[in-house]
Amino acid sequence: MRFHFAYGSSAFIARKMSAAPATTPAFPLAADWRDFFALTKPRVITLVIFTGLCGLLAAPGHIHPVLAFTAILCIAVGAGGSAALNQWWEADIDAGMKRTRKRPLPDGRMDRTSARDFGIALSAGAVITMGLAIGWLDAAILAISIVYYSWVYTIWLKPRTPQNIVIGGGAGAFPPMIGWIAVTGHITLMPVLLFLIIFMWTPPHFWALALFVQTDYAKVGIPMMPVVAGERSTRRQILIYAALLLPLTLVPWWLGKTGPVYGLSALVLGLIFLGLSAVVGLRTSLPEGDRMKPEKQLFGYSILYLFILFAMLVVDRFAMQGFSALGS
Ligand code: HEM
Ligand SMILES: CC(C)=CCC/C(C)=C/CC/C(C)=C/COP(=O)(O)OP(=O)(O)O
Repeated sequence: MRFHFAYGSSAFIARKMSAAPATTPAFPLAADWRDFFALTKPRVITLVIFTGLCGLLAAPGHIHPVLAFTAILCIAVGAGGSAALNQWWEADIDAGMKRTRKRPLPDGRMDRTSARDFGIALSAGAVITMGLAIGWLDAAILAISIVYYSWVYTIWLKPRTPQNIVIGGGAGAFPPMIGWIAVTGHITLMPVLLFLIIFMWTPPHFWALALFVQTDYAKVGIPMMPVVAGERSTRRQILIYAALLLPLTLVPWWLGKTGPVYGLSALVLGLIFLGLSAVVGLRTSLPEGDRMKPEKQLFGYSILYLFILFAMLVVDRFAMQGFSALGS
């Protein structure tokens, strides 16, 4: 089903592509390094980088520390570049939302061309360096994730369908796979499972947030799930994805790819995630003046959850190595 929103229209896209976009201020202030840094969405990409690092550290095999550092740097720079391209494209949308209107473009601190060029330079630099230093398979996956976030999600899906973040969630799910392949050189089941875990985690992560900032999305015509399908349906879907996430995170343990340190952590972390999602998912009527506390808690916990889950993957690997060293 296709949703007809102003941002999905060809007129909107044509205006975006024009040389003088509506949001370019007449006399843009000179942007300093802090504005360029802000374009990379540093807070959000911390977790992207961390999951990439954990994928690299949990993979079987050895990688020279300099190459490991290079691979993670490429993930960071590529993610930052794609975030800059996202903001280049969405300057007018960001201008319309309280949460985003102080970003460098909508605030008039930077012109759009600089943001676009910065995004392209970072993205291209990251992919080429990855290819030369680590391998072209990893470079190709990095390029796919950059295009996925800055084009498939931002330009194509986000303005068109409430499934935008379900399908688009793939963009942020690649880094652990990239980290893993930097060590092993090829795709196996485990990096695919890590991809699927983040893929399944994204809807509850984002819809929890969308529930408490949904008025903003409605204002700028972005068809986020609560805006299109309503709160009730969004809440149910959060619960469904959280319920699917729990067994999925246990698959690496069931298959013997990880040990009990990861498995039991995934179980406990997942049960808490499911519990918080159930509170959000089963709420039907909201009391007057409700401040959406459970939704905010779920969003905050979703971030902590992924941090700890991936950290446990690494701890587990070193614990398993320790046990086998003791046994030999
Ligand atoms: C399509 C997928 C995703 C969407 C639409 C989404 C959306 C968002 C939004 C709108 C915020 C609020 C950020 C802000 O106010 O600037 C946020 C926060 C955050 N997201 Fe996501 N996200 C997605 C995927 C991911 C992924 C894959 C990760 C990491 C693996 C991630 C990590 C984070 C973190 C760490 C924050 C908190 C940032 C802070 O502390 O301000 N997100 N996300
Ligand atoms: C390795 C690599 C290239 C990874 C890139 C993927 C990446 C940066 C994923 C994070 C996804 C993200 C920040 C979504 C924000 O949604 P939004 O852009 O809709 O949020 P907004 O409303 O705050 O702009």
